[in-house]
Amino acid sequence: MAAAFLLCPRLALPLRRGSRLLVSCSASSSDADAGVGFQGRVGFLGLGIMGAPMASNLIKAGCDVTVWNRTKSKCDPLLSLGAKFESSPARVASSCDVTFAMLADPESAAEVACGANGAAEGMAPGKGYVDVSTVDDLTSKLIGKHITSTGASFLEAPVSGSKKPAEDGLLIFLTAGDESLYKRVAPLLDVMGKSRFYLGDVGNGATMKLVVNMVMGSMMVSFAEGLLLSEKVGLDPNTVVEVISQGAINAPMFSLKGPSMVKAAYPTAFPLKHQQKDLRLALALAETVSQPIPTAAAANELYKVAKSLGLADQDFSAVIEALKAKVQGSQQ
Ligand SMILES: NC(=O)C1=CN([C@@H]2O[C@H](COP(=O)(O)OP(=O)(O)OC[C@H]3O[C@@H](n4cnc5c(N)ncnc54)[C@H](OP(=O)(O)O)[C@@H]3O)[C@@H](O)[C@H]2O)C=CC1
Ligand SMILES: O=CC(=O)O
Repeated sequence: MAAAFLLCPRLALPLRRGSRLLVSCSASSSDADAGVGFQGRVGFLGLGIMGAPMASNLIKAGCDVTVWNRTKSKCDPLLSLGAKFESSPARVASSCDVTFAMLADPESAAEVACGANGAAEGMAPGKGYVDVSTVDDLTSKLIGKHITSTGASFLEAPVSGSKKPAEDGLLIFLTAGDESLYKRVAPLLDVMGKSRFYLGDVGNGATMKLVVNMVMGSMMVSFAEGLLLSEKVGLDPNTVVEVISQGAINAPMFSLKGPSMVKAAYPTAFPLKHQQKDLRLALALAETVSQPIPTAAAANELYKVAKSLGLADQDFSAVIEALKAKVQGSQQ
């Protein structure tokens, strides 16, 4: 059957219907009543830098949201907005129709979904679990297996976009898994994001996210090298940021982070420890297909150095400090 191609007006992306790979996108989610298209109760597990604003946007859109977080105090701002609270992931899942999870890493995502009092214990036929954490494909498949063994549906939906896009409802969802759950939660994704991709089988969303973040992690290291080199040879790094912003290698990330990097300030939007986790997972992924990724491997080493310098919870742009430390080390 010939695939039908449509064009998303907002992103100018092809939409291919009638095949397993369906790439679709949504319009802006700024309407306050965008959540109305979803009937039912929504659970949200994990209220860190990303989870809190995502859940907050669902509440503001009029959704009936129940939250849980390991550190309970992080629930308080959401409860003030009208969220309900349950004392475990299992209780959230059993009281909600669809439950989202935004956890730190593969270990926490698996524990919250599959561990004692985990979400799987509260799942049942008719319910859905949407994991928006950045994990590897094997973890996602493991979580999917636990969830679907209860008769519930599973969708992985990691996001591209950081703290500000999460606050503004402008995330990019990279989804894969149960297509009917994808369609069911689309109105909710549209509250939290500006676009969504449906990529087929579980694992494809996770690997897409790792590929994107592998590129981002290497780009940041290259940018940091450029800023430090320019300073060393007597140029103003602020001018470098300006020059880059006007040319073909312009990226929002450089304009956003560059000025504070020049001032050695790293207000956390994307924690450095998570960027290093993503590079580690991308390296493991590349290993499975014997694909050399030497630039990403070198970048990963620098993020590891930055972690050893105590910068794990700073923004990932603090990787520049690892380069400064290397220079100082080589001068001694
Ligand atoms: N920040 C960003 O720019 C982006 C992040 N991501 C990804 O989203 C995910 C979340 O990121 P972010 O919000 O920044 O991270 P944070 O570190 O701010 O939040 C992590 C969340 O995971 C919870 N958590 C950690 N370990 C456990 C555990 N063992 N059991 C239960 N809960 C646990 C934390 O709970 P507690 O509060 O108790 O510590 C917190 O709710 C990560 O996978 C990250 O890679 C994706 C896109 C952008
Ligand atoms: O995962 C981080 C992001 O900015 O996207």
